[in-house]
Amino acid sequence: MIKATEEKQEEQKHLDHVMNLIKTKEKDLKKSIKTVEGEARELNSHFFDDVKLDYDGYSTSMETALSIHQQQQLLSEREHDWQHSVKQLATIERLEKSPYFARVDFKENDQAEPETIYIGLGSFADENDHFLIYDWRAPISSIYYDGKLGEVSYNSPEGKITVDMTKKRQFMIKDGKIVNMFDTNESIGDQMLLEVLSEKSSTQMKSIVTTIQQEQNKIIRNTSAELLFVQGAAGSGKTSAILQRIAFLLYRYRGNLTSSDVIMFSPNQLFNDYIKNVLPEMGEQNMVQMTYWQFVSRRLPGMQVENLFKQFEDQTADTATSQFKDSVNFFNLVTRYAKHLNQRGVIFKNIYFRDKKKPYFAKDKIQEIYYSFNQNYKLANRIDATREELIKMLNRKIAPEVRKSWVSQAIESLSKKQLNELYDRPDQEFASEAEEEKFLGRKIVFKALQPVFEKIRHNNFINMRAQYLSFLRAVPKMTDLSKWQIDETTWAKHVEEVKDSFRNHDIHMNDVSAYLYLYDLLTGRRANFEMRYVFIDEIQDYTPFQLAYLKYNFPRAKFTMLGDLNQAIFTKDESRSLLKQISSLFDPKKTDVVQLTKSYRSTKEITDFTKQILRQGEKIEAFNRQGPKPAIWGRENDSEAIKALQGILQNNDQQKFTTAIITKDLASAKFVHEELAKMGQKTNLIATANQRLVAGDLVVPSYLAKGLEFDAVIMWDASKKTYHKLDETQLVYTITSRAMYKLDLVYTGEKSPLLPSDGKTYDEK
Ligand SMILES: Nc1ncnc2c1ncn2[C@@H]1O[C@H](COP(=O)(O)OP(=O)(O)OP(=O)(O)O)[C@@H](O)[C@H]1O
Repeated sequence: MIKATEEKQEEQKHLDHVMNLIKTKEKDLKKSIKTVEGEARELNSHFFDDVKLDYDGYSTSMETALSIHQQQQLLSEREHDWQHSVKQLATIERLEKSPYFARVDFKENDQAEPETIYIGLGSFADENDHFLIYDWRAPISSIYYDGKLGEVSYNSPEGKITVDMTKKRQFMIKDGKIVNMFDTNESIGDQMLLEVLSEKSSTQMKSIVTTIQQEQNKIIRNTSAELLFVQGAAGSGKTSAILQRIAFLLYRYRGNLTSSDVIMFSPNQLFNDYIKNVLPEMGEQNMVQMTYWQFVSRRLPGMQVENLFKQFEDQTADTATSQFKDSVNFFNLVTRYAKHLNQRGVIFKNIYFRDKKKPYFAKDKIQEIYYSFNQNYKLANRIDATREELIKMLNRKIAPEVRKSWVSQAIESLSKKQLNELYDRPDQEFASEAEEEKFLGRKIVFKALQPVFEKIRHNNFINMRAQYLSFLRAVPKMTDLSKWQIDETTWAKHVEEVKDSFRNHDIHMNDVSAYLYLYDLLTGRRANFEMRYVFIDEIQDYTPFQLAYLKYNFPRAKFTMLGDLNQAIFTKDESRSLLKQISSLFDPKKTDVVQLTKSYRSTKEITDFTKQILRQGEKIEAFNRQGPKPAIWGRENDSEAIKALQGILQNNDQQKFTTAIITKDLASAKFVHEELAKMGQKTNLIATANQRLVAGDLVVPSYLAKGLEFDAVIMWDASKKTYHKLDETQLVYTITSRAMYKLDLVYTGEKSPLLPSDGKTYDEK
């Protein structure tokens, strides 16, 4: 005990020493930032004094130019210094709150004296460049996360290095004082993790750098895989691992990689809101974030792409057809179909101008041009050449158009102001009236033709909808549909349905990617070669087709995909073949698969309960944190159920828990929200993915609760009536696994057979 106190005092002394240095550094930095700002202001204000401007001539003299250049260079040097200092200050300020969280001692070989390093959120060195704190992402820091005492290895830029780790110590520091410290032999001691996990949540996700687990560390520091696939149980830290991985990559490749080279596809907007603080907390900027829906629909402004709400509420589609259209095989069919378009089959549209009956450019003519180029032309060149030719033809049409009567009529009806706007200069002079009319006529025609130019530039002479339908019609000739249990009549009927929805400007999620892919192939739209890393969270809700399309869009990127096949709420059982299909897209030698089986989100009681929902015996280990057993409340009717709900809510509020009431769909979310309001119980209804996550109790439909977590969850209407189909198992699992500490389930009538039978019951019937 005495030893422990002494050690703590020693550590406190070291901490005081580091804190002092940090404070001094902070002062210095603030001072130097002020000085630089002052100098820049000074430079700016004297800018024109020092620069000898030569007002006599029109052109700037050589001397003036040089002088401006020098001045600018000084300014930009100052700016560089300033930026550097500001960045350093931000790190220092972060370190000041808690300089480090761990210490490791290690020996590089038998003879050497052990070295001691401290690990924190950023690096910090004294003026002799002696590192007092190592960034958690530095190569050596890896041993803290990775191994037990004894021999451990880490990857450094020079290769693998093995050391003998002799001590691993964790600290909890608050306001410059060591609150707690423990020595451990485990990767990251459970004690520390327990302390961290017991802290109350907020509506925002936090970084986990102090307690990253060994398996998670593998995901975070993987730099070799082209595809890193992570399968992990609910709450196993997949999302956390991605975010720390991004921070790691930005550090590891700093100077070469910025946050704009990283894109993350997330399940919905709410989720983006939920995670937005994590990277800034680690001193990094957020990456580009998007939902798949945003990714596709921003390219189709004239169409409504089926959104999450519709997708969830209307799951009537024929499953055989969906399975086929969602597959990589279907993706390959689009590719094959496009190849064949090089010989024939592209469908064109007339282009009109003024006369809505007689085309300005007839589709037959466009087709003739398109196929007039020789066999060596690829689709992309063919369309470029066609566009060029059409623009040329359009330019030739200007002069004859000017002579038409509508133009002279237009000139006559111009007001003085409109006329002035057409002249190049207000006092513009012309040799004759005819000259002036010709000048104005050209201007008017040119302006009127702009929409035609635009149509050509945007490839609007291709009838994309008809083209896609023609592809669908060709499908039975290209593949044997019976292998997919689809007969030709069903397929033909399906094509008609797609046609009808196009007429209403609607496009389904399982058409949109194929539609865009075909468009890309046809028009040679360039893929994004700059993106370096693509992260996809909740992979189980993507179809193989969508993933193939993302791969096509980001050909140079490394992919990290994370998901839990047990939480597939859109693709349901289809997700089981997902992994197989994805792996066909990547080189198996460059694919790494990591499994996370331990769940950190929920108490042992909740994890043990939720894992029984899954029937296929998935490996999920509960983390040993205690809490109340899930409670199931059966009630006679809705009004009794709402009363029970209010009781639970009030109880949760007393314990200061944030509660989410999760319903199956939006209609029941609205119902619960209103009924509670009638009883004076205030909740926030989350109805769309674009809403902000606010503090307080929430009512959320299941499909918007993806990826989120709450202190307490109440599953509304856990009845047989609402959840009985076997393929709804994943949905029930997703809902119940959002709870961190307390889980209640309320139902009327019969309890859903998908739920396990244990849990406290409060049936009152
Ligand atoms: N190593 C860790 N140390 C501390 N907390 C952790 C750790 N790993 C995960 N957690 C916590 O566990 C919770 C669940 O993590 P996260 O949301 O990343 O899991 P997930 O696998 O993405 O879950 P889901 O698939 O259910 O959405 C979060 O509160 C996270 O902070």
